[in-house]
Amino acid sequence: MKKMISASILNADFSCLESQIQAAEKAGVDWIHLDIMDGHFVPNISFGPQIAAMVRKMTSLPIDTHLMISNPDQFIAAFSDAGADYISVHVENNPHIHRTIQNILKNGKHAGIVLNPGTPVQAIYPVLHMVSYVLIMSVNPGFGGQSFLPESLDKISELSAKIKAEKRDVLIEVDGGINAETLPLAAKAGAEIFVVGSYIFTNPQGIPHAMQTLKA
Ligand SMILES: O=C(CO)[C@H](O)[C@H](O)COP(=O)(O)O
Ligand SMILES: [Co+2]
Repeated sequence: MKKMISASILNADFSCLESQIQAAEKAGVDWIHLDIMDGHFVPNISFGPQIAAMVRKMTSLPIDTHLMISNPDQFIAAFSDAGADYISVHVENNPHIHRTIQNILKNGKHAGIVLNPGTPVQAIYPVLHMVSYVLIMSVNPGFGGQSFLPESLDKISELSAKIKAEKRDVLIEVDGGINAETLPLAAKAGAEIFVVGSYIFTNPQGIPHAMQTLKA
């Protein structure tokens, strides 16, 4: 399948967000990635459904919403109404992850399950049949601009082998520290969707150059 770039706007310039998103779209990104942080599940606060709804008006690309919040069930309907196409939730803080994924599906959205660097890949196997994608964090969540953790590659390979062995229609997304050097490593391990934030939006050579080097 075609490899895809999901552009995380976390480190974009919010004073001109629309032009940043349009530049990313023009440069060929496939999805827009929204990082939702509550200052509780992760040590940072980002933005909520109101901003997500504004982003929806700025682009026709699919919107990939990564919920890093303590009570995802409380907000799934709001982010669905705000125009998310894909909604992913973490496995770590949720004893009712099966129900939460059902909740995403009931809202008519593609569901994803997310793993932190310290979580074994087996933790998501009981819900693998329910999701369209698995998001493997290659940094500890909460901040953009961190360095890629190479130990995530083994997890990607292991999950990729499991998906192939079971002939499942599940994509592997990787998030954190992806740039022109780390993208090929994650691709070789089996990742198909690459969340890229600061490498695109804070690239000193600009967004088109960043996308050219990622595609190369
Ligand atoms: O989920 C995230 C952080 O928790 C972000 O999606 C991720 O960090 C992307 O930013 P960058 O490419 O700068 O690492
Ligand atoms: Co993210």
